[in-house]
Amino acid sequence: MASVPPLPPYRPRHSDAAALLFRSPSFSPGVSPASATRPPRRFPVVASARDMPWPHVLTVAGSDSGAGAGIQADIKACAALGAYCSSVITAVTAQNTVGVQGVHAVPEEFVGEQLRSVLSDMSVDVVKTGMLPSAGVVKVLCESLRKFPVKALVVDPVMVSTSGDTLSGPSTLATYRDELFSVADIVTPNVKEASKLLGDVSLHTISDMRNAAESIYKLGPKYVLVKGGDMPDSSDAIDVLFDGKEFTELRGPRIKTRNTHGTGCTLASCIAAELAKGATMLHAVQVAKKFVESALYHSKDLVIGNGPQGPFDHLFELKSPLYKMGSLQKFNPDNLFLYAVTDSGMNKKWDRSIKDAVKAAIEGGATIVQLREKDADTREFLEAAKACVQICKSSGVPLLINDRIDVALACNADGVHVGQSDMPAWEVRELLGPGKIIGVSCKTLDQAEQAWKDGADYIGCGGVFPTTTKKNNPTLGFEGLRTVCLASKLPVVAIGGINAGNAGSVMELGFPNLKGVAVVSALFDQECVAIETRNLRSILKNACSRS
Ligand SMILES: Cc1ncc(COP(=O)(O)OP(=O)(O)O)c(N)n1
Ligand SMILES: Cc1ncsc1CCOP(=O)(O)O
Ligand SMILES: [Mg+2]
Repeated sequence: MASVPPLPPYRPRHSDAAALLFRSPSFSPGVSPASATRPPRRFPVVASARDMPWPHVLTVAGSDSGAGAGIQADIKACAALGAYCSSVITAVTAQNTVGVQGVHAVPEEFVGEQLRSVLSDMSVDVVKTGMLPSAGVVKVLCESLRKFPVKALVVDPVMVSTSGDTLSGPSTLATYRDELFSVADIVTPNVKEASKLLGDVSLHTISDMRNAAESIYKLGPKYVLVKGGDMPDSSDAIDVLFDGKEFTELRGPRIKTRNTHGTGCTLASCIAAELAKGATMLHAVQVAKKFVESALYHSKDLVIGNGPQGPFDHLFELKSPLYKMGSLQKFNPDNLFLYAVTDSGMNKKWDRSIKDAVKAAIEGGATIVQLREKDADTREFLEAAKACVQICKSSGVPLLINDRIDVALACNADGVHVGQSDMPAWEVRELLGPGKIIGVSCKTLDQAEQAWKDGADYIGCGGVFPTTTKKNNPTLGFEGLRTVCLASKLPVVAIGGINAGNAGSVMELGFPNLKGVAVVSALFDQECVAIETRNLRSILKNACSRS
């Protein structure tokens, strides 16, 4: 028995779906008049994009109106794993979480036409099959594959739906075995399908699964994966992979959930996606299993439909813990008016938690908060950040994280603030997606121009006055601030040494784009944060009414 090292659970990039949207040329973040005229982001130019290995899976399967399985699951699974997925529809099913109410097969010739359209034009790496409703469709597919060979063929022998409904009749079975298996790289039956393929043999144990894998292997595929997810009496979900010589047992925890509809389609599509990306078969199967396991775990409490078999969330975006609710704060430049920036050293000095510091700043009227916790342990920082996200959301005050994109993603903050030595803003945008706020520190007009091109939402400019809070930070004075404000296409917040004594003079400058002041020590290196914040807010308001 080969031993398989475990993979970590699959975790998608937080905003993959949003990032895809952002890449679309027609999409414009449209958060401010400035962003509406922003030029499209320039991605690195690829010498020969046609030669790039854009991984491409073609799924040949049935449509599931409930979108938990079939074509819909295949496309979602491939998208989640970063492979393009085209689709040839073999049948349209009327289906929901209760079962299959109807099947409308697509005429065989038209299946052939769809295959021709895709295979003759697009560089398909891997074909994955799902519901093939008739022997004729299997034959049409085999003919197409002879004409347009692909790198790999993944056959999920869908015959019965999870609800027990028949999706492919007995006559198809023979054609499957005789024509399709011999050209397949892998066949992925569950125990029920394996049993059907082998003439209704009964399969109860791992040893039965191995025997079944061996028998199906003799029908021609290079690999057989017999999936044990349906096997009762085991706390683990065990699958058996056979390559003709060696058996490999893949073991994962059995996730207790009603939302298992589409696991077979998803697993096979994930294998196809990984093969299209160039993985070995063992690695592809491992990733696929881990993906399904993680998606099931993530979606275990999801409630879609009233029937016994629910779908799951392939993109890990639907169901969110409470602290994630109500995200996507639209950026409003007026939020920069009184920008409170926390400091771990000051919180310690005054024996306050980050949470209490943020609560007090909001109570005093801060309009945006940044957690700038340079010395906090990551875990402690994240826990505090999650608590602050809740506090800020309930007050309608955006919460940004300084420097730490990972923490911002994990706590689903409203955005981040980065400086010239931190991650470039365009990379941050790629990771965070279009809905998050990104601020960039800029001291020069070139930096301000770059921040705009990179897709930032605002600029932090300073130090306006000398400060001891940030070491070795050059003082720009009003002149430096003016240069950046005049050049900037983004709203600007002034920072550095600003306090109750000088904040009014900054606001009275009336520079274009200058929307407010960002303050650390004048709020947090004080005995009462709420009182200092309230006082500063009224100073700023008075200054604005004067200018
Ligand atoms: C609003 C605002 N402006 C500027 C800064 C400074 O950011 P950076 O230059 O990255 O320096 P650090 O804060 O990371 O030390 C800021 N934090 N906030
Ligand atoms: C983070 C930062 N960036 C430029 S100056 C500064 C520190 C501002 O702190 P303070 O308000 O205490 O002067
Ligand atoms: Mg920084």
